[in-house]
Amino acid sequence: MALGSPPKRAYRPSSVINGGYANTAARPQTPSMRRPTSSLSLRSPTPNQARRPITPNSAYSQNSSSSSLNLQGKDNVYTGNIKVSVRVKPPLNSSAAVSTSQDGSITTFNDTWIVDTDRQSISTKDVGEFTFDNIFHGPISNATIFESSVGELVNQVISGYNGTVFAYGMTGSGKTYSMQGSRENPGIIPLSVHAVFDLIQSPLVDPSRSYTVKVSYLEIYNEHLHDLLAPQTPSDEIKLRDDPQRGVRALGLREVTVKSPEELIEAIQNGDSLRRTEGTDFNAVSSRSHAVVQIIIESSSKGRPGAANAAPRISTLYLCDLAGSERAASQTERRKEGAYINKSLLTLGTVIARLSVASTNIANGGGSSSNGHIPYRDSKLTRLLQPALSGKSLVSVLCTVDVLNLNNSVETISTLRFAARAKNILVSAKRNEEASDPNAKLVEKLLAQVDALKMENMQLRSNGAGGASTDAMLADITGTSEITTSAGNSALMSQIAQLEAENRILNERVEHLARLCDDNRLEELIGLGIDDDVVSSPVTATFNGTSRSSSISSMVSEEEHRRKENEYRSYIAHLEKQLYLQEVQKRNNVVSPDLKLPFNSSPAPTNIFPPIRPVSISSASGGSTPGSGIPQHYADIIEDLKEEIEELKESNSDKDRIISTLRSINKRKENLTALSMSSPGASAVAAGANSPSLNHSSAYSRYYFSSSLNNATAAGDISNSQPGNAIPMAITSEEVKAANGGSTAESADTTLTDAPEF
Ligand SMILES: Nc1ncnc2c1ncn2[C@@H]1O[C@H](COP(=O)(O)OP(=O)(O)OP(=O)(O)O)[C@@H](O)[C@H]1O
Repeated sequence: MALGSPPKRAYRPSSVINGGYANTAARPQTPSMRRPTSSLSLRSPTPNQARRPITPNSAYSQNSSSSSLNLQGKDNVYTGNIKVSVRVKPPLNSSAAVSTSQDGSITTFNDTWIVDTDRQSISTKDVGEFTFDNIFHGPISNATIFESSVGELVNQVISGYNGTVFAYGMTGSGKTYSMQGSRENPGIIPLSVHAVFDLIQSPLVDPSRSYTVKVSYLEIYNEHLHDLLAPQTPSDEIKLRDDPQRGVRALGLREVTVKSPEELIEAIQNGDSLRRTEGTDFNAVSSRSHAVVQIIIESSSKGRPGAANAAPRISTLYLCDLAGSERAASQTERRKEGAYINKSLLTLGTVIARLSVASTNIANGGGSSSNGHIPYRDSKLTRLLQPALSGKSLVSVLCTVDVLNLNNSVETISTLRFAARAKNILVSAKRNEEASDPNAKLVEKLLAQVDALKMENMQLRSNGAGGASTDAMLADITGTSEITTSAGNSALMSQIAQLEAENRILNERVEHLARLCDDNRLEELIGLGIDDDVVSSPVTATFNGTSRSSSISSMVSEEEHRRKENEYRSYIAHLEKQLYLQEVQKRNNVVSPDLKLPFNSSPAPTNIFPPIRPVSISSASGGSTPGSGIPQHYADIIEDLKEEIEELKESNSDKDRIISTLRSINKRKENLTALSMSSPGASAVAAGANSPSLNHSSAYSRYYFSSSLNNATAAGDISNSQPGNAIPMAITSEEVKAANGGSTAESADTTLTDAPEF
């Protein structure tokens, strides 16, 4: 049967439950008797199917009818043996040879197999007696079997242990009947589902914990894993991997979170509808795969959702309905399936046998050796059940036998031997604890801090209403308080946000102004290089072709400066001569009747220098400087002249610098002009001088600034520049300062670099 095909499995009406012992009519088991697909096997227990109440956290061994495990030490480790129960299939027809002793404790089947309920054993003359934790036979309900063999295990799964329940037996012996059950006689799976929810919702369970239940459902068919809750998942995407918390985990398997037993059972029913079942020579509806339901219980401490959920405790209940061992079937496909089933069951048997030997050795005080390795990996089934079989899980095995079918004697003995070996296996199951998440403590700490801040905030708010918290708030905002309250935080944060916004606006304005400055400076610098009577220069022409007026363009030309420099020098010389004469007159105590000096050949430039006061002998006759014999009037003139000389000297040195700058710029201008004229593109550039498309802004966009200074070009040496290369135009800070009238402070020299085509 392909995945997704309609389910063929259905369950029996309750009338068959009492077959054999109640002389119920025999029901022939033939392939033609497939049960209708509408009647699925998993049903919730009805109220009258009351189970014995399960006490949360009770010890596994204390409440079970047949104790196998004991809780050891403070580490919460269960030690003991796997719990093994045997269910004998009741006779389904009245002709079956079943006899019961007077007290009802001993039942004999076909005069061969004897079941002793007092001893919990099954025996035959040929192979002897097998004793187990439980032996069930007759019209006994699945609920009774659940209570005796599985209930406490489910209880312990809720308290953190992993648990595994599986049914093992030959085909047609009653595994599915026991595990899935029917509407009227729910099996171990639905009963476990209800027990899980009963327990986690019970007021007796640890009230400090919250629980999340998830389910996954897979089948192993012909040694391939299939997700029965997500059939679209390719088989090869489901991998069995070691998992530190869950032992072996099927990666890629869908896990569905469920909130109620009904949801969980519905999910399993959906999976059942996909499970492979076929009619065989031995069973009308035979399971052709091993099916494993995993109920995952995650529990967390309720106190702190954030912290506790970081590392929940995870325990898993595995409920397995295995395919049955069978003899070779007549159909090829069934034979092939049977071969896979038998092989995996053989591996399971081998694993159990070796574990049994190892456990017996330990029990006898020997080593833990199992005489070799345990072949868990020889089949998917044993690999999946490895954690359970290796003793890390609580395990309950239900072995089903059909002793009335004389053809099955070999399988019955085989099953009982398997069960007996399983019973030998020692268990040392440790309770899972919350995973030690390294962040969990930190999260806990942070949550505590949040709580403290919340409290403080509330206090501040209540104080704030009375006006008493202002100081505390201020202290927080100004950082003087070590304890930052959330109220203080929010005020501080809003203040910071406001400052940041203001800062952003200011930065934007600064950037904008800087751009404008750069723009202007660029224009000025370009103007410096090419202005004054070079309007037709090709370089200038690339900038909209119009003559620009720069600060420098209004300055006097170099020639004019030279002339003025000479004027200043001669004027200074004149003033110095006057001083000299005054000194002579003072020494001779002679006052010239006319102080019009013979050296006054170059009159002072009236537009630049302060007007010289006319000196006349007559106006200077009023007094003299005390002690010097010089009339006061002359002494004043001398002082004025001295000051004037100092001013002129200073002014002259400034003018020297300006002249030097202008010389340097002129030199570069000449070089640049010469280079432009020799460049192949010069004529084209010159031709585009008046192009309206070459406006200033587009030209500006072709420049970028570099803070590095090319010393060679700073000195005006561009002789190495090649046509087609970028031409650096370096302007020193001194030049910039001079160009700006000596007022601009420039901290770094700036290099302008043009795009390569320039
Ligand atoms: N304890 C029981 N009481 C009444 N009927 C039973 C009991 N056990 C099994 N049967 C019946 O026997 C038949 C086979 O049972 P079931 O399908 O459970 O066998 P199985 O072990 O699951 O077989 P397979 O391995 O082929 O799937 C069913 O019709 C079922 O109703």
